Amino acid sequence: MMLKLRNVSKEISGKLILDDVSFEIPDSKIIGVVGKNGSGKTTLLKIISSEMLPTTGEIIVPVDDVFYVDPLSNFMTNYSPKVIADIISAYLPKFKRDEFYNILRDADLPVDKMISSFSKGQQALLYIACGIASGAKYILLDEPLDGLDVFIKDKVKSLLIENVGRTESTVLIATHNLAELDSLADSILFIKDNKIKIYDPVEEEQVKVQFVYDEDILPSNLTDVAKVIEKRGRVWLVIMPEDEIEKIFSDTSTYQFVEVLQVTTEDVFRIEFS
Ligand SMILES: Nc1ncnc2c1ncn2[C@@H]1O[C@H](COP(=O)(O)OP(=O)(O)OP(=O)(O)O)[C@@H](O)[C@H]1O
Repeated sequence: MMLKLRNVSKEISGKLILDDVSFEIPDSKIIGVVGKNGSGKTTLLKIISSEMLPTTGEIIVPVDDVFYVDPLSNFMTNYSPKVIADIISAYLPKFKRDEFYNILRDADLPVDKMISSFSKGQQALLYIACGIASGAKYILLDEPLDGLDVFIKDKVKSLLIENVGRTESTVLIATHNLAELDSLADSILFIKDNKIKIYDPVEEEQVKVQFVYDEDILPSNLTDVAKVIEKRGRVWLVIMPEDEIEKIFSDTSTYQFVEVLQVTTEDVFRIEFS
């Protein structure tokens, strides 16, 4: 069963956050949820997890198979990991205690100390461990990689990827940490102007091209297909379809130093929001 939102709108205190949004999330994927501050990322996760009701529209998701914990709530700090494991098991019976304790042991986190005594990074790791071990089909994480050092981040990323491969769970990660999504997410869900757009880097077949061009305005054969993301002096960076490169850049008297690079989530964000 696929996670579906049909014509979902959400107003909070008279303010429209999501406007008639419909989309489907394929199973067994890691999806980045990105957007500017206040665009509605957390609201979307809360609606999917049924913590919040939509104003109108329908969400098709097995409610008892969703992991979502608001990381800003005190829930995560007022108990020890052991108690947290008991609480999560009570509403998600598939919670995998062994896996949970293994992740904590690997990171030298005590299971019986108050979580409020953990550092910010240790709390972030605990939050992800809860999600990974939840056994839920849908794991919704809000800024999960915030505050983790590079080693823990790598470890957590591989745990998430491995977990999705093994259990066919689907992970939604709301984040501002766009660079992290490049090595993690299969697709990116952008929230912009109360609407949602899904970007799949593989399907788009777009690339980033860096070249040197002496004039201030690009020729129209290039601007017809390319979006400029940066111009530093004579060095331009554009995003364009891969299959147009040969035709346009074969003219080496016009452009110099043509280099083809991978499109990053940050590039797409810049284009979408600039
Ligand atoms: N309980 C609430 N009462 C009033 N307004 C709210 C409430 N919760 C959210 N909002 C408003 O809804 C909008 C979306 O908030 P949300 O937290 O979903 O955004 P976000 O994209 O997660 O933001 P950020 O990136 O800053 O975390 C914001 O304008 C916020 O002020």
